[in-house]
Amino acid sequence: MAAKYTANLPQFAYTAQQVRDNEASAAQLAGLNLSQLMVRAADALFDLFDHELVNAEHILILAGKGNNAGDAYLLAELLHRAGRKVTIVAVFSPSLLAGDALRAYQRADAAGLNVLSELPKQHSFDVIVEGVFGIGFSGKLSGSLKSIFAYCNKDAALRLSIDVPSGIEASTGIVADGAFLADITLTFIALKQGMLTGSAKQVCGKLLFAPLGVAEAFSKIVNSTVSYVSHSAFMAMRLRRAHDCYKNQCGHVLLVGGNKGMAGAIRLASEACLRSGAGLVSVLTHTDNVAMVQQGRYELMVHGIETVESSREYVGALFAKADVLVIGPGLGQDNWAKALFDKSFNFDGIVVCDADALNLSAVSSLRYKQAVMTPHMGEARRLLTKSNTVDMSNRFDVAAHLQRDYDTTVVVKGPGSLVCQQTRMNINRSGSSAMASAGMGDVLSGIIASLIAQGMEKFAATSLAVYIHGLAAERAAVEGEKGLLAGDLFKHIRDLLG
Ligand SMILES: NC(=O)C1=CN([C@@H]2O[C@H](COP(=O)(O)OP(=O)(O)OC[C@H]3O[C@@H](n4cnc5c(N)ncnc54)[C@H](O)[C@@H]3O)[C@@H](O)[C@H]2O)[C@@H](O)CC1
Ligand SMILES: [K+]
Repeated sequence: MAAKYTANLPQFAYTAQQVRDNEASAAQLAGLNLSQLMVRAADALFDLFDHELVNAEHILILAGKGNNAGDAYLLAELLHRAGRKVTIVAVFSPSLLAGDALRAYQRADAAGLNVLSELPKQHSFDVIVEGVFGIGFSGKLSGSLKSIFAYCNKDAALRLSIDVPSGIEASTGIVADGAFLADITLTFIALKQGMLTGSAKQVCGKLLFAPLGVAEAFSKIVNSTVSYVSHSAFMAMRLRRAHDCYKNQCGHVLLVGGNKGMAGAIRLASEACLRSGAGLVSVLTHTDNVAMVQQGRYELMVHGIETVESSREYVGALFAKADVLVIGPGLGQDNWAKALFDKSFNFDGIVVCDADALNLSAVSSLRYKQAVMTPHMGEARRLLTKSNTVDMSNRFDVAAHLQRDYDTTVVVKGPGSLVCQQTRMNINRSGSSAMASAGMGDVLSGIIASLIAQGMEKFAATSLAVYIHGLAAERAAVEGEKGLLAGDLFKHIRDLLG
């Protein structure tokens, strides 16, 4: 029989509020009620034990005081009835339980399970299941919970979280100090956006999904603003190239940057651009860097200028030939940089604004007609000087504020990944905000420009770029490439693009 959960995650994600507000209607639409959903949640968890945790002999279950605890008590009963050795600890008094969660506790009690009020002194567990908080959590963890979780986080047992690891705010991805660090999280009904990005992503461990028979109904009645680019969606969006196409049909990107002594970033961005398929890649850099940028990458067309003033027509001609402009990698902020930055507002097409061009944007009143901004959190903070109410630990908020303040598409770089928050499909002065993966920002700006130049759906270009970059970075990290260099990313990007 097919498992009741899957590692194939859905393409959309939601806030905890959306889940709370709509799960009853979705259940009704699917001919179910909330009590049945809790039973199904426990069944899916039990199924995970049946399929992947067959050898777990002694299982510790932690239960809280809300419906997440209800799932935990029902699972405890199922495991106990199946003959597994279960120790269950109520980290909040069962007298706080109500409704379905209370009934679940009563069932566990009636099945003969002895519910403890603290961790047993002598024990060794194969699996620790945490059903303390789910989508209802916000704020901080108490000292006693922190010490329970610290104990679990050090234990050699496999850690499984029910729906959301305790300590993660499911909508924002803010992780409370002392959170339970899951190896596996089985989440129900809908992906919660906060679990997909920032440090929350790592806290969740391997994310599995159980639709409980209502996911489809839920996605029909609730609109998502956050898309999750799964592998199959990525493959479907991939550009198919005609065998007889030639370079002029595959987009022309011009990358501007690389001030005196700063050849590296512009070279990385340019190479990423070539490697992700742009037909023609030109570089406009400082005269001193031409040889360095060109070296070993003869596909690049590298142009050097001493000053913008002395090369206005030359720069204008380069701009006229390109479909997409990248500005910022290694640009600096001196007069050479500022003149090029000012000039970039004359570009008639989409501008990918990165690195020092973002820092210059933060102090400029000029706005691009069509742009993708790719700040990391430090750059985002500088860009948001006027919106001092933004909570910088909430990456979704940061992206949404930047998008509004600069009226442009925003890709916030940083840990976690693969999420794209899109408000409208049109990149032009509205666009999307996305969360990208760790490091190598110059590589990301090159990929984004390349995909846009190749004429993919504009919103897809952003999420695809984030996906490729994020997955490549993750793969490289998983494969132990801790000191991640661009070369490692390039290898993975080639794999992913096929
Ligand atoms: N509603 C339903 O029908 C279903 C709910 N399900 C489960 O129910 C969960 C949601 O249940 P609840 O809405 O009861 O929420 P939770 O079980 O996440 O717990 C919420 C409780 O924790 C408290 N709390 C929040 N932050 C706290 C903090 N920092 N310190 C101390 N206490 C804190 C709240 O005041 C509330 O009492 C889901 O995550 C899922 O696991 C599933 O059974 C599927 C069906
Ligand atoms: K949990």
